[in-house]
Amino acid sequence: MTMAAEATDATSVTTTALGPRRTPLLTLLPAEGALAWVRRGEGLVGWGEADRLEVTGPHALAEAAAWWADRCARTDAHDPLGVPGSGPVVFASIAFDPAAGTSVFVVPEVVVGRRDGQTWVTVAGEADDDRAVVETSPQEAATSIGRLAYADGALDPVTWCGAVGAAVRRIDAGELDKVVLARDLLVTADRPLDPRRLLLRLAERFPDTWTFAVEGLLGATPELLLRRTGRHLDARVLAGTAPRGAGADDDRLAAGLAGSVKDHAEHAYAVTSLADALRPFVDELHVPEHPSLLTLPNVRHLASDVHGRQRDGDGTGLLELVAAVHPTAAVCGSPTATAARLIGELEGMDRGRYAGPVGWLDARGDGEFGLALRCAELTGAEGGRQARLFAGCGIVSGSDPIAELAETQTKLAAFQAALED
Ligand SMILES: C=C(O[C@H]1C=CC=C(C(=O)O)[C@@H]1O)C(=O)O
Repeated sequence: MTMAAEATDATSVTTTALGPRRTPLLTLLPAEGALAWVRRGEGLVGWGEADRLEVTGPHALAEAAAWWADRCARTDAHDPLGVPGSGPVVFASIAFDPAAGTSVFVVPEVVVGRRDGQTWVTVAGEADDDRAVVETSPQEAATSIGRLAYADGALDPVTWCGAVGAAVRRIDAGELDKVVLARDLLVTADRPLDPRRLLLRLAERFPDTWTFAVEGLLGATPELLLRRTGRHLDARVLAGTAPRGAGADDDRLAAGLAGSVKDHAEHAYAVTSLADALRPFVDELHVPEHPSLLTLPNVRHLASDVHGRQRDGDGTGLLELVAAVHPTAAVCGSPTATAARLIGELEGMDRGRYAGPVGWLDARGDGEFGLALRCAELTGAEGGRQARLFAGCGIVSGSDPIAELAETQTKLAAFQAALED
């Protein structure tokens, strides 16, 4: 099923170089309709809506790819920069299960991009781009949201631990090797949640992650599902987690993760699922022999940076590549279909766009998609005061439900800190 805004005739899109600028991209965003993909001060922010597509069904991503190709063909683009992210751009937040959930694609009226220190603005049609150079006043974005009230999401912690225990038994019975189980947490504030305040705090605290916002789903993900730059493909696969500690305890936890057979097994399923899915499209694929440690303020992960080169003559676009690799065993499990069924049986919630691909795509086919993790959906309920937070964990043989619950709490704390500060 597809719901697109009414098709418009040829539209013009103009990119203008702004040169070196220092204004943090996230401070340019308006309160409504914030779109963002920013890491270490570079990336894209956007606002306004020149076009949108909501799509669901077994061919959702192929339909979205055709829609974007058609829109680009009808666009009269002036793009003297010609770098990834300049010219026409669409932001996307794809459902965890695109066949059943709704994926959203938004073409902003204004995009401000920054790459290698150079800033540009891209404007659709006659849209007003004044905002592109006027940063949000700190007071405007920093308004206190008052007290926060938390409530269980679909499952309370005890029931969720029961689900993890059931998953371990199914794994030990030989039904599958790994499943990722997630939980949600509801939070209601005294005053409406301002996405800019949350994004600025996430970006400040987690500079090594990709801070994103699309259609009310905001977060700071450390996991890059797929980036396409010309024929180069990059991914950062994460699976296997340990909390941070203080002083010597932190070193002990890091050494524990580096030496954990369970976490390495959990990681290997995720890397294999991505590599196997990419292989038909590439003539080179570099997968590190051993994962490294990615250290974030709240957790450490086992991480593998995978690099590939798309085969010459292979015309598969980024959205189709995303459809081919998603869901990896970092968010679903192994084997994929069995794990997806078990998630449906045990998790008791609709993931929506949590753990789905999120990012952007340009008219050349370059783009970046992360996995929507360490995130929350601003539900719009309670007059914009409510958010639904998500966190999940890979479950393999030997996983301990209490330790997994603690891991979700540590992961949830990333967004909670941004809310509470
Ligand atoms: C599913 C999540 O994390 C995944 C990514 C990194 C590490 C993970 C883990 O160790 O379980 C998960 O596979 C989440 O943060 O909600």
